[in-house]
Amino acid sequence: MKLYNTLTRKKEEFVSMGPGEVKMYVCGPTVYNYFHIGNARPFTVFDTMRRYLEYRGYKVTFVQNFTDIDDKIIAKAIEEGISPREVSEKYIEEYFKDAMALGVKKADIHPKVTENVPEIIAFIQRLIDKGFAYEVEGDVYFDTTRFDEYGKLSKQSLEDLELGARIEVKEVKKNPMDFALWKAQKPGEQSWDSPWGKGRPGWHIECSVMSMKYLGETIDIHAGGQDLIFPHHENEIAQSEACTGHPFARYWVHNGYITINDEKMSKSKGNFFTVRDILKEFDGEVIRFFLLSAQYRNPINFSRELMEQAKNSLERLYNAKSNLEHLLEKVEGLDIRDEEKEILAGFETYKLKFIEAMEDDLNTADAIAAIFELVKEINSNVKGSASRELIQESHELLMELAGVLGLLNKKDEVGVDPEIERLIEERQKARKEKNFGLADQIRDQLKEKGIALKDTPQGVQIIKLN
Ligand SMILES: Nc1ncnc2c1ncn2[C@@H]1O[C@H](COP(=O)(O)OP(=O)(O)OP(=O)(O)O)[C@@H](O)[C@H]1O
Ligand SMILES: [Zn+2]
Repeated sequence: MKLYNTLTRKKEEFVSMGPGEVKMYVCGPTVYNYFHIGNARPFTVFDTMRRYLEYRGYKVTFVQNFTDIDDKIIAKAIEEGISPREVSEKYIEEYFKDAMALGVKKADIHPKVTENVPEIIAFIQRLIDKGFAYEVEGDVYFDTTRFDEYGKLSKQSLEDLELGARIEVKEVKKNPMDFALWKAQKPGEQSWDSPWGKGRPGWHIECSVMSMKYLGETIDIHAGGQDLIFPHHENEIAQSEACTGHPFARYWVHNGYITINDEKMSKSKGNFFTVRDILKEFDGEVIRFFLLSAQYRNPINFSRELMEQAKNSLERLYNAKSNLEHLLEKVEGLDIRDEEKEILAGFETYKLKFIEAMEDDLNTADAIAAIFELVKEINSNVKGSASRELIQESHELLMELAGVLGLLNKKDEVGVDPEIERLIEERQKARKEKNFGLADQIRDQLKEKGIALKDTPQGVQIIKLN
């Protein structure tokens, strides 16, 4: 696969360090709020990258942290009169609810900063011992002038960066770009004991420590949103490579922004929509489809219109799936015919197209287009007269490709209209009351509306007929 590496500013052939295995770290959320659809983009696209690598046969070890020590968490705790721990625990739980709705798989490990403070302290001590960090009044700073390659990820020189920065009067650090590894406790703040007195870790150090602890000194892929390139990832590289003398990550990948009126969606600007709120109106898979409808580095302007489009497109895929499942129920034991073998071979070309798109820096937009071409062919070639094998194979292919993108996971249709839902409920009620006459009558009524029902042990399955 080709991946655009921010470190080299080039699309490079991805070669994993260990044969057949990938070690991947994604910077996770700061847990003090519900996440917005901008934050949902890295979670979703890197989940898709993981799924695709797994599809290609790699064993992926996937780590995504929770930042559960942060000024914003502390502020929220004070605001709500609860402890920072209560704030972070709550929003970690809420993260999992929304992530599940989006079809984002759990990471192999979701480490928390609060569970890694001793490791962080040991790491900072190593940096001090090696002369890359210094302590002032209970704070510890990384000395950027000691790391020659500072700026290599964001392609800025330390001199230029320093020109643009100033040391505020009350600051105690030696150089303008030096950043905090450890912050002395301020009155009333949560704190941990350390060799430099009571305090807490700075932000950047957590990812270096947790990535190394769970994945080793050098990993394959380190990912996050493009706003993390500087300073977060630049600083992660400086402190990690200063400490070990080895490259920290081989491929640095960054997603583009979800924007509102061409401005980055962000909590601080207030121009955001939480996934929780969008879920009141759209299914999680529709949100996922929307997020994957562009290649991950391109910006996407969030709008209701695009969400509606995503909903309609996804519905077309679900229709194709239901049609095939409906056919499978009707058609019995016909062997595949020669002319059908050709049709099937034709379908395989769309699988190749799909893979080619995903190989090209995870171009999910083109991959989705390939699925639609496949669906078009399936719709015009797989009918009631088809053999069971052709129907089966078509269904499997559609599910295989959609599955790589984390789509078509639901048993039922997305977005069934309320009138139909009401009829289905009425029919259920009639069946419960053993009023089978009425139940059948409603079934016929639904059929007229293009809906077939299938009673399965898991409940009623809704199938849209064409
Ligand atoms: N508008 C956006 N589009 C795409 N990715 C984003 C956007 N905003 C934040 N991200 C990414 O979301 C992930 C989660 O980050 P985090 O929870 O720290 O949010 P954040 O950066 O504080 O959000 P905000 O910028 O809204 O304050 C990071 O990888 C970040 O780069
Ligand atoms: Zn990070």
